[in-house]
Amino acid sequence: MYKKQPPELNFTSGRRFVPSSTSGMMRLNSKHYNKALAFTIKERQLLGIHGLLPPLVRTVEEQVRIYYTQLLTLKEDLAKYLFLLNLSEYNEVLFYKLLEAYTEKCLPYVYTPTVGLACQRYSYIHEFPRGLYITFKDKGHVCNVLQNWPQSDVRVIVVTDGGRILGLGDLGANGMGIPVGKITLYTAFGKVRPHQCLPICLDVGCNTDSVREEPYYMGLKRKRPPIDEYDEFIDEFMQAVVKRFGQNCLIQFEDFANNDAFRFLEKYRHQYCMFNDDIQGTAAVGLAGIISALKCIGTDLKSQRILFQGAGEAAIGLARLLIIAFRKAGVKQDEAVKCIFLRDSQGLVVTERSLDTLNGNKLIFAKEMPPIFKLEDCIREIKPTILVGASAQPGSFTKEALRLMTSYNAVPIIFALSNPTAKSECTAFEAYTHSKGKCLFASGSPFPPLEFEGRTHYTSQANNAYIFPGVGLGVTACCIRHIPPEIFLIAARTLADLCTPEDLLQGRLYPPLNKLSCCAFEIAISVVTYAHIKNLSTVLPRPTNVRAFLKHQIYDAKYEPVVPPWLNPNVNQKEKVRNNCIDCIDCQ
Ligand SMILES: NC(=O)c1ccc[n+]([C@@H]2O[C@H](COP(=O)([O-])OP(=O)(O)OC[C@H]3O[C@@H](n4cnc5c(N)ncnc54)[C@H](O)[C@@H]3O)[C@@H](O)[C@H]2O)c1
Ligand SMILES: O=C(O)C[C@H](O)C(=O)O
Ligand SMILES: [Mg+2]
Repeated sequence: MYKKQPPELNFTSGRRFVPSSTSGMMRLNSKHYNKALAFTIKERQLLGIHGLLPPLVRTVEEQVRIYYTQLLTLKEDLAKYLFLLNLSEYNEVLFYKLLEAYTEKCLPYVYTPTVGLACQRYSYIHEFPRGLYITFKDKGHVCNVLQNWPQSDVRVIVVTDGGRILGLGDLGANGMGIPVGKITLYTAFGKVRPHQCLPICLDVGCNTDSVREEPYYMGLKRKRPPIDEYDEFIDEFMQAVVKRFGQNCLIQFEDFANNDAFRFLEKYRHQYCMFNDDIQGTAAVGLAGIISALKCIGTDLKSQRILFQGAGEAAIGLARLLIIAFRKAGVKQDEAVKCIFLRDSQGLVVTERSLDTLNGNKLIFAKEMPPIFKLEDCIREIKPTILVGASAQPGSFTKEALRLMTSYNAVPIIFALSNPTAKSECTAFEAYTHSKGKCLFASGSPFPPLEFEGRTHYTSQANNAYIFPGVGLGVTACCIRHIPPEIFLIAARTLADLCTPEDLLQGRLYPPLNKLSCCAFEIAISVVTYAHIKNLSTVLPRPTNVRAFLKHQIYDAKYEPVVPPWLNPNVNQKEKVRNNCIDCIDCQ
């Protein structure tokens, strides 16, 4: 309850305070400061916005429930995406609170799979400056464009060139939806502060004619440049990031096309603080799922044969990390390689194939076997214990393929990693039906739990969202300059350890999605601890309590009370006098 608005408010200091509706309006219009109906009456009076809001004061919890109820009334996925995007632009704290409270329900709309649909329509939905577009035309001036970003303390960049957006191909500048989505997760779960995160789209053109020629396409209407010119541009970008944000700024490469992704990872991983999420983040989430699945079955990695459908970024990334995991389990590299089979669009990766279909990444996994084309024939020949799909070929885990996996294994392990849902190698329904409910199944995009023969199956979402927020938090917290591959092994093990016996009993290979923040935090702790042991951390002195050290750094989405400047200990006395105590945001 409140009293009549006084003409002026007197505080204990006795200083006369003139409410300023300008700064109050600034707060109402600023996503960083807006509390909407959660401004108390006193705050509204202080800010000169009393009367601009209905008289009711709501708690943030009430606001969250109301927004969630509104979200549920929307029918279309894209409408839900836009609703949440608008909320994030209107009231940042409320947006992150909503994600925290209803993670499992909201995640599919701010991230995969809806983000794929959003990218396909991005020309129609782009409204706010959510990140930076740096185009090929900016070559020679990339640093100037970075200067235009209003925040200087950027610690995490997610960058794409739109070359391979999920399994949807080259979407050019429309790919911006992906770094925007990933950055949302960085703050929501990695708890990296919003102003320290920056999504970037490098628009160098688009080779998909239908996208480029679409009348409303917002990107450069040109094809991608030749590789040498392109590489010069990326070199300039990397240098400009360091110049603008320092060498501790983490650069996450996301959804680049295959060759570019591998080339840049090789080129920059020893030079910059960077990683490739599709290769390395996916590897970690894949390995964590495999570790959990083997725990469920009560067996170990040494006795596994893994067949990949797809031999690209995700598959090669996981295959390489598996080799490290095999080595740690005491299996020599050449023995480990024998347990890993790749099948790409040309069939099984075998030495007999012509060299131009086998690049260096695939070559080490090439088997001395006669060529086999069909996936089902590969399964018959290899009798894999684990089948991993990362090919963006929907339906490629056929009834026959799943039936064969079940005939060779009491509990087949089936991962359909491809995104979005429509690109999944099989659906959860197909996996459980064709394996007679026996398989352990995980998929890149979410599938709702389903009943099969009286049992509820919870599909685990094998998505790198479980990995990158924690790796990023850990890396940036202790300022690791170069990220060694072992970091992803550690992230995988930490994630697998977070899967409780109850999760495993339910067939979940990862903790439930509402534990994403906890997963990120524990992964970050492991990363920082590893960095200290290996002398990778450049933060000195080393904190004795890593948990407390990280807790201190993370973002806590909560409304700050509006404090009159003269009561705010953070505002320097002279400043207050100079500003005549006007309640400007800068003063507070
Ligand atoms: N779940 C996750 O966290 C995650 C992470 C990264 C990528 N992905 C998904 O995995 C998929 C692949 O991504 P990528 O980065 O590896 O792409 P990529 O382009 O690097 O690799 C695709 C691979 O699929 C192969 N392929 C194409 N047609 C095939 C066919 N008919 N049979 C067998 N193989 C075939 C290609 O030869 C290539 O090796 C995408 O849908 C992507 O969204 C998921
Ligand atoms: O974006 C995702 O959902 C996961 C992954 O990075 C992908 O490219 O599919
Ligand atoms: Mg990706």
